[in-house]
Amino acid sequence: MAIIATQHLMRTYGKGAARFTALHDVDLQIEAGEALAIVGKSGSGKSTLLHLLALLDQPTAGTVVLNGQDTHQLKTRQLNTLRSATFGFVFQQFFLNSKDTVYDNVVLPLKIAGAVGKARRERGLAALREVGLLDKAKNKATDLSGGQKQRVCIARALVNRPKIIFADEPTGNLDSVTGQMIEDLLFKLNREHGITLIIVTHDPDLAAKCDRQLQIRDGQLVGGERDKIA
Ligand SMILES: Nc1ncnc2c1ncn2[C@@H]1O[C@H](COP(=O)(O)OP(=O)(O)OP(=O)(O)O)[C@@H](O)[C@H]1O
Repeated sequence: MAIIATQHLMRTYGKGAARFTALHDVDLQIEAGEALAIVGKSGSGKSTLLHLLALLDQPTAGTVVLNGQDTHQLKTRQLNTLRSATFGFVFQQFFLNSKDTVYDNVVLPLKIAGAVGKARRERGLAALREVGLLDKAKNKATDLSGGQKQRVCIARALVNRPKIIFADEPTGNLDSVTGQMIEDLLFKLNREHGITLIIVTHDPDLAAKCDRQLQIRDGQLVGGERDKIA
């Protein structure tokens, strides 16, 4: 069974004459454990699709089915719970609280989910160990290199043991060597923990490393889906 499927997914922005359809009637299926790249030109609808798949935004029409559950009917609070239990997020802009320590940034999703005490501490430290940053736990998040900041974001994405990591241009702010490290880390999590990766990227090399590429043009999927080994 697909971990995510969409049915007739559509998103418009604006009203009246300014109404613009950013995504038309998208049907897709993503298998558990897949590494999927979403590619396409600027403005083609990649981020719109990612936000809908990640339940961060509501479609104008159509639905996202997550693990067989139609999310269309869910209330905001149910969506929030489902999102925090199932997804991790890694964005180009990091979104770290610069005044807080690395550790506090990483355990934030656990605090929100209500985990306390020893469980929170153990999982936070395990996530930091996974990304090789245990020794930076007490540093301020601002006192890190770009690659280290992105590793903190990956640790924060991991801390709730997600089934899916959504990554929006995860290497966009990094030099190529550092970007490579971040890619390796994401693919390691995919391989070793079976975490499904859904990555929006402009980088053809990163896209080619995924199992599959979904190409979007003007809000529509192009030519179905290209397999890596075709
Ligand atoms: N909040 C919004 N209001 C109006 N139009 C929007 C809004 N968000 C996105 N759009 C439009 O929808 C289209 C798709 O935008 P989207 O951000 O999904 O593209 P993208 O492929 O992710 O682009 P990029 O690669 O530049 O990030 C664009 O034409 C954009 O201008």
